[in-house]
Amino acid sequence: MATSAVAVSAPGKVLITGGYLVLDPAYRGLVLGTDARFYAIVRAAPASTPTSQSGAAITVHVDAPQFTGARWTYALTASEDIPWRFDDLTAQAVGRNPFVQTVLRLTLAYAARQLSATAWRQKLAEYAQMHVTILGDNDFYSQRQQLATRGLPVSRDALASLPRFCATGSSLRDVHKTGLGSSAALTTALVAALLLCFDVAHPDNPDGRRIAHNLAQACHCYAQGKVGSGFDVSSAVFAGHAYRRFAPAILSEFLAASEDDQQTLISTLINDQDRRWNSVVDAFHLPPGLTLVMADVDAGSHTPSMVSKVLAWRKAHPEAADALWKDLNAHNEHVLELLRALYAHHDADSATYQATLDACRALPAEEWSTLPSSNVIHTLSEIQAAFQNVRMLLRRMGELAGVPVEPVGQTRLLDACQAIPGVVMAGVPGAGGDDAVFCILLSGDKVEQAIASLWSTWTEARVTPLLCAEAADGIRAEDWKQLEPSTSQ
Ligand SMILES: Nc1ncnc2c1ncn2[C@@H]1O[C@H](COP(=O)(O)OP(=O)(O)OP(=O)(O)O)[C@@H](O)[C@H]1O
Ligand SMILES: C[C@@](O)(CCOP(=O)(O)O)CC(=O)O
Repeated sequence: MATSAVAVSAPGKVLITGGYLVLDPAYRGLVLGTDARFYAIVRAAPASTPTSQSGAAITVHVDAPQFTGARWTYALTASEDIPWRFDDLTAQAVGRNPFVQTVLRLTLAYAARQLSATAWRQKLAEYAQMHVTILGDNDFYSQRQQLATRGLPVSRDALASLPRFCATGSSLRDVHKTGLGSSAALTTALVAALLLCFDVAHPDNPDGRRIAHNLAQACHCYAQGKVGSGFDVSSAVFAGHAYRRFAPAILSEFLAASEDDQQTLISTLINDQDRRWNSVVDAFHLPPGLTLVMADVDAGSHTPSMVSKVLAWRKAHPEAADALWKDLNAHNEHVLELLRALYAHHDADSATYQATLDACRALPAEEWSTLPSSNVIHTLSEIQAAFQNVRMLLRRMGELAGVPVEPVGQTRLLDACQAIPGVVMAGVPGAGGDDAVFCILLSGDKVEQAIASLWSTWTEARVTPLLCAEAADGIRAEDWKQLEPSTSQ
């Protein structure tokens, strides 16, 4: 029986501007956090329980109950000396989960280094048997099959009727993901939950978040075998922000080291005092009266190959790419600046602000400039124009690099969304392709219904709405008892 438990959750992400550019520290990406979250629950039991595995200082049982064949067992065999043995006892039977395994191996090594020998021995006794449960909100995975199995239509109401943490009926390998960043949210939630149960860092304070961020970035990069921009892990920690990446050099030595040596290097890397973790996080969430809606487009693109093609083109055509990157960045930054200006208009006179949004809600964005002129109208019109330029330049990037960043089918869908009264902008998130679309609209049932109706009648592709909204909460401790009924299956 478990003697204690903790739970930590982390949000999903939507990259609104800065796809590809954010890989370069010269440019920023604008990412929003979602209220779709990943939860990691860690329960502990002392070694004297009957299930204790002989010879192991800590045995960790991990369960992802939404999937078939998603149970892994790990054993840490030497308790105090570094390097330890850390074995995946289920690698043969069920296959590896590189993200979960890396997080356990590195977070335990980090915790051991941070605690005194006595405190670590106490924790080892307390946590000799660890039971980890990983849960992702339904939006992280396509629920199309679940709706079909239950004879339900593809609609928000039907999606909302599904049980929380709905079983996917699939293995993790075969599941259709929606692009909200499952691996980053899972990695971050699990890192933070382990740090919390070992009393090394708390997710609700700034220092705890900094440590969780650094460790989750290191784990995520190692598990995925490459250093991406890191915006997905950063938003799993901090939710929405304008993100400038860290210099990848900080991870070079660590990623090239053997797993044994990584256990020795981990503390210095995570606690780095030289400010080599130099990513910049400038908090952002949508201004009052604006709402994010998203849909999964059931065609699917392979992001890593799109990224490598775009980067290869950039390398082969440095001058043209540089000009395009600079131009696109100027429009990306303009979108951010204008969104921030809406806050200022709201703060200056919230009644006029709301009244203007009400007027705009009745017209397509292209016609807003026909309304009596005001600061708010001007800013809203400029946002839609700046974002049209972002889309145009992303399409150009795609044409030049031979990559469908905004494929023609998506262009038709986005143009149809943009033509709906009250829609401020409509685009492809992140790397683009055929995976998903997002819209930012003037909040209101009528606008949301018009979008839902367009998506449900779109015949060129299967467009499935997601239920998630934008949310400002990054990692946070949860009451594990609230999650308990979902985990007892
Ligand atoms: N519920 C879960 N439990 C355990 N591991 C999970 C879970 N969800 C995802 N993972 C891990 O994350 C991996 C998927 O990571 P990958 O980098 O391929 O996708 P992603 O880019 O995060 O996808 P998306 O952004 O579409 O969510 C899975 O193979 C698995 O190792
Ligand atoms: C293309 C890129 O800039 C964004 C990929 O974003 P997404 O995973 O498609 O949301 C890659 C990255 O930043 O790691």
